[in-house]
Amino acid sequence: MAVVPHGLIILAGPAGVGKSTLCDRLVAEAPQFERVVTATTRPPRPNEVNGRDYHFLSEAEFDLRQQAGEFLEWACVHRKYRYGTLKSAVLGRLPETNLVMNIDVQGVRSIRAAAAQIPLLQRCLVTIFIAPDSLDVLRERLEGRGPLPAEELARRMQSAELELADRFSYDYIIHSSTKEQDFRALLDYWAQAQARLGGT
Ligand SMILES: Nc1ncnc2c1ncn2[C@@H]1O[C@H](COP(=O)(O)OP(=O)(O)OP(=O)(O)O)[C@@H](O)[C@H]1O
Repeated sequence: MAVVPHGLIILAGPAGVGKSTLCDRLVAEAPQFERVVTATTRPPRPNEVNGRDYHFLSEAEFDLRQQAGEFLEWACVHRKYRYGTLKSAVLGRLPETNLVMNIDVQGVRSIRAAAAQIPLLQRCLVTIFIAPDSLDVLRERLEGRGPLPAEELARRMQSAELELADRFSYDYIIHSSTKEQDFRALLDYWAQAQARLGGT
């Protein structure tokens, strides 16, 4: 029987659209999926475990690994902490398991650029954009998670419009509906992607 190579699903889309919800459910219900463990200079919270929740790096370690070209992508969030995806966190796990991660559209662009130089990554990459039905629906989901300062909400909504413009560069688009339908769409797209990964 032919062995289908593992895949890396990248879920992207505007803040609040439902990326984490889908990612969490995929990892919980599809045992052959692991979440990519990303790196951060943010200090661990009391319940967080190094290597499970994040690879917690000091500023100096992050610098060194950045200079050594060990990141697929990285970004500084709110000019405070750096977050990034180490090549080893993806390429080291792909021989064992399928991977899923959620990331912003800028991160996807960086990963695509890195994948152009890394044939294994290029072969296994499956990009899925989650698009809200409308900007009003997105606003409702953002507000539904808890109070958000008006300025922050406006900033996220403005970014969302720019991010949505990227959606046609993705392998698949999930037009977000109910949580259940979004998850079904994700599984359908994964089945299609697997056929492609397996070369059938
Ligand atoms: N299909 C859906 N229908 C209705 N509500 C949803 C749906 N998917 C997710 N939600 C809700 O919308 C809110 C935002 O979802 P989630 O945190 O998964 O978004 P996200 O894209 O990961 O956001 P961020 O980029 O900020 O991390 C949550 O309250 C979640 O329960």
